[in-house]
Amino acid sequence: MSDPLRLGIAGLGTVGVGVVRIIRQQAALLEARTGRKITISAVSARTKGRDRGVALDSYAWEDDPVALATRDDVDVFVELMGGEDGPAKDATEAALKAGKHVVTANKAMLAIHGQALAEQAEAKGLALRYEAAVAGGIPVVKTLMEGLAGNEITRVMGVMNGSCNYILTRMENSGATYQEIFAEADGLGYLEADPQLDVGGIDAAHKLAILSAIAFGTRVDFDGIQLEGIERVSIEDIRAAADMGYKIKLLGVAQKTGRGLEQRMQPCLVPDSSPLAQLDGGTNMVVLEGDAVGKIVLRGAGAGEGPTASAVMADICDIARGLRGPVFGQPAVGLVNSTAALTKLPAPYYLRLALVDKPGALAKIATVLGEAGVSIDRMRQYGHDNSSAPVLIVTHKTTQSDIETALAAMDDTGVMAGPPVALRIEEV
Ligand SMILES: NC(=O)C1=CN([C@@H]2O[C@H](COP(=O)(O)OP(=O)(O)OC[C@H]3O[C@@H](n4cnc5c(N)ncnc54)[C@H](OP(=O)(O)O)[C@@H]3O)[C@@H](O)[C@H]2O)C=CC1
Ligand SMILES: N[C@@H](CCO)C(=O)O
Repeated sequence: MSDPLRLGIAGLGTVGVGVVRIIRQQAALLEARTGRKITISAVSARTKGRDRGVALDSYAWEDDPVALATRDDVDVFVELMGGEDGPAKDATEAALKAGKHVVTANKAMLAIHGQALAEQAEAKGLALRYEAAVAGGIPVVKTLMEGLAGNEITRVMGVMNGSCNYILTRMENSGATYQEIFAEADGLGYLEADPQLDVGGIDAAHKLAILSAIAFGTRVDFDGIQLEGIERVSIEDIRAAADMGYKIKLLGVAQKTGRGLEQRMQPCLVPDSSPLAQLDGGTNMVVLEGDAVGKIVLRGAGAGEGPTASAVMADICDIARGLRGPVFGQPAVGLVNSTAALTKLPAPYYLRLALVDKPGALAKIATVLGEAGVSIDRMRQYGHDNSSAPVLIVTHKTTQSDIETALAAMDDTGVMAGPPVALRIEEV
């Protein structure tokens, strides 16, 4: 039997406590599966005395995560504090410098500093693992890096922020406004301490940036993601989209276009019949497309104590078994900068317009669309009892720039009774 694998865990919140619980409750199973005991030497959090519902007396305590990360009796530093910089980054760098493997759930840190940390880890032959950082309990990093290693990946797509999916599906089911459901989600503790990370799409974009690096062999490029959150999704759009056969999701897409890498995180319409449309509440879904395998759909809990700790444990078990491997699936020094696609692949668009109710108004809009090269697929005008006529249009595939040209020209027609809404329709 090999020596025990000794952990130092920094962060004893939702995920940290979950990891401690699994290690205590499943000690025999973990030992049987990895051939080693997995033990905790020391832990760290901000407040030492807090009752965390789990016994911590048998572990040494460190106030300073950096001191924890560099202890002689720690083989693996488990970073579960969070935050792009600060103690998480300082302690991770210190751990790698001291020759410790690192397991983290911190997507913000990896999306911004992943390349430098990967180079630091690989230069010393150390593991830096992060299964929990993307889509919580769903083993998507492992699937992409190992299970699909023989494929050229053509597209990565997914709903990767449970809080946003909760808000959008609650709006759909209740008919309540964004503001009302945002307040409800906040009250239930579903949102990050800084809710903008969720509703601004930033958290989901961190996850997409990581998957994109693995899928396309590029350096993590968070800044290259076209990013839009869910704040402007209105209940009117959710209702109108449903009427046209779609659901609205905060969808991340990374794909090769032939002229660069397209990466975007934005509210999109997906057809009612697609697996993504069936996703309710806080669940996550990732769709991976490979040239040999075709399409793989992974679905599961993207957050929460058990699911996230499950993913952290998968990484710890791999390290216990002696598995290392490059951080993003190929040596970090060989990863290239991605070339951002200047134009996105064409797609159908959903337009919701409020028109002044007078003769020729619709004809003017049809002309503007035609002149911009945008072809109408379907159109619906609703009955109305005031002077503004609600019109929905689904276009044939078109480019974003043609849609933007058409929207700009609509302003000059004199028939718009309010600002137009345009959302991309993603074919899944
Ligand atoms: N919660 C989830 O479902 C998921 C979380 N993640 C990621 O996992 C990580 C942890 O998240 P989560 O458990 O929810 O976070 P929590 O806020 O629940 O816990 C954070 C922990 O870190 C400790 N901490 C914060 N700052 C310091 C510091 N300076 N020194 C020592 N300890 C510190 C806190 O101490 P104290 O308790 O004393 O305040 C707390 O125990 C994050 O990177 C998050 O993005 C990823 C996927 C899902
Ligand atoms: N705020 C995140 C937590 C998990 O990363 C979410 O809602 O998905």
